[in-house]
Amino acid sequence: MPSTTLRPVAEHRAAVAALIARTQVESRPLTDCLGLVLAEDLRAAISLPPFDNSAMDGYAVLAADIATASEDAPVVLPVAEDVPAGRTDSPALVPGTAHRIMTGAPVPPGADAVVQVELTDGGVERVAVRQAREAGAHIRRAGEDVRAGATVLTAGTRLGAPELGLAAAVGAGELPVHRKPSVLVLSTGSELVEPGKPLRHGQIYESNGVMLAAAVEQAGCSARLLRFVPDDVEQFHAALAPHLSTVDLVLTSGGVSAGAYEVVKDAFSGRGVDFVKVAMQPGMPQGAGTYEGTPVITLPGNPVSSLVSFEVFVRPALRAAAGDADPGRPTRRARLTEPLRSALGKRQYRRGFHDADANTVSVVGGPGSHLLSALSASNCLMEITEDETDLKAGAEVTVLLTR
Ligand SMILES: Nc1nc2c(c(=O)[nH]1)N[C@H]1C(S)=C(S)[C@@H](COP(=O)(O)OP(=O)(O)OC[C@H]3O[C@@H](n4cnc5c(N)ncnc54)[C@H](O)[C@@H]3O)O[C@H]1N2
Ligand code: MOO
Repeated sequence: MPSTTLRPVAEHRAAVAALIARTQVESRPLTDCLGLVLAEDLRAAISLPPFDNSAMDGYAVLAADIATASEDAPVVLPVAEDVPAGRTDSPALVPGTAHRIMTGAPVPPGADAVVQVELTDGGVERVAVRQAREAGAHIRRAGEDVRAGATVLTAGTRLGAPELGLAAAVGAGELPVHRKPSVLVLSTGSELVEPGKPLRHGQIYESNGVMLAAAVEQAGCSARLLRFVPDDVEQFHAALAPHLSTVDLVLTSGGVSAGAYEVVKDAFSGRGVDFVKVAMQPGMPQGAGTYEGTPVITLPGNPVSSLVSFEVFVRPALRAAAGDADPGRPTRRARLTEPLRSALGKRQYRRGFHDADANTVSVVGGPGSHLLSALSASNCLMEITEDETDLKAGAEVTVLLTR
């Protein structure tokens, strides 16, 4: 590294965020929208429910007609109509009669209550009602969920199952959404072997590629995985070339520190990518820039460093590029269950377990950036700021909820 000055985390986060542009807006059928971000507010074309409808299978009546009904003295009414869900004409209820009605069917004009079938003899021609109901009973009113014209989803919302259900219910066939950002996940290292193959002493299984590709997908983006790129600058460029300009981001791991074979650093240095040391642990050696028109972020190779750096820098930038109005992870201030020490001047991200009920956080594993099992046992990252060096049990710290 040419300089010993450390770049603050916030400064590097801003540099990374500035690299990746928000993707364009396109109209997609609802069935293709899961996980995408809505680009414009969605207003309801209709009310929900669209019409007064029955909440029960039973009989639509005038409440006054059954006011005296009891087990001993049922009120008997002629059944004038059968109203299944989906019936589109709406015959009015004549006082002194009942309509047999099903859940979701329109309540006939003139009726003001529904009595469920269990409180009757279930008759088809005539019905004996054994209990009184108040006016309004079991009627779901038009517009009580959504008023026509109301904004039901706002731009920047990530579309999950409830949002898609709501959009469909108000009749949206397609939605304007941001295109999913695409990311080339590239890992280098001559020591890396494909999981499932035999391992020789000195070799390790490649894990960053599959892990980062999964993190990219979980962030609502699409990942293309390119692994086992040798530690050779020419071969690195040859492997990368076909993918440039076809992805929104090239994300590498490994090959950026101070060793003799730092292929990523050698390939990109002086070609638009800045290599810096960030004041954090893990995740100190970082690179970011634009290479031949394509944004590039280079993460350190230690597995925990690469996923922590992804969480801190890359995920928020990708969520913002995907159009998300709230691209960060949820955070909490939680109380430490044990004392914790941290180096002055570096922001430390320790793996933790957040107990949501007690709002406490416990340390999971040591600070080492190779401790993958602790990472997988954690559900949050504890963010220990640059000046927090000696935290006592019970002290409050910020946690990023990563699960
Ligand atoms: N003299 C110095 N040495 C190191 C420094 C430094 O400042 N001066 N920084 C250390 C820190 S901090 C980190 S973090 C690492 C970053 O190293 P690189 O990004 O260059 O990564 P590599 O050297 O290629 O690998 C580090 C480590 O991670 C393993 N690795 C790499 N890729 C993968 C992968 N795809 N799957 C699984 N494991 C992977 C690799 O085998 C190494 O063990 O540098 C420190 N050194
Ligand atoms: O910064 Mo490195 O990321 O400690 O392991």
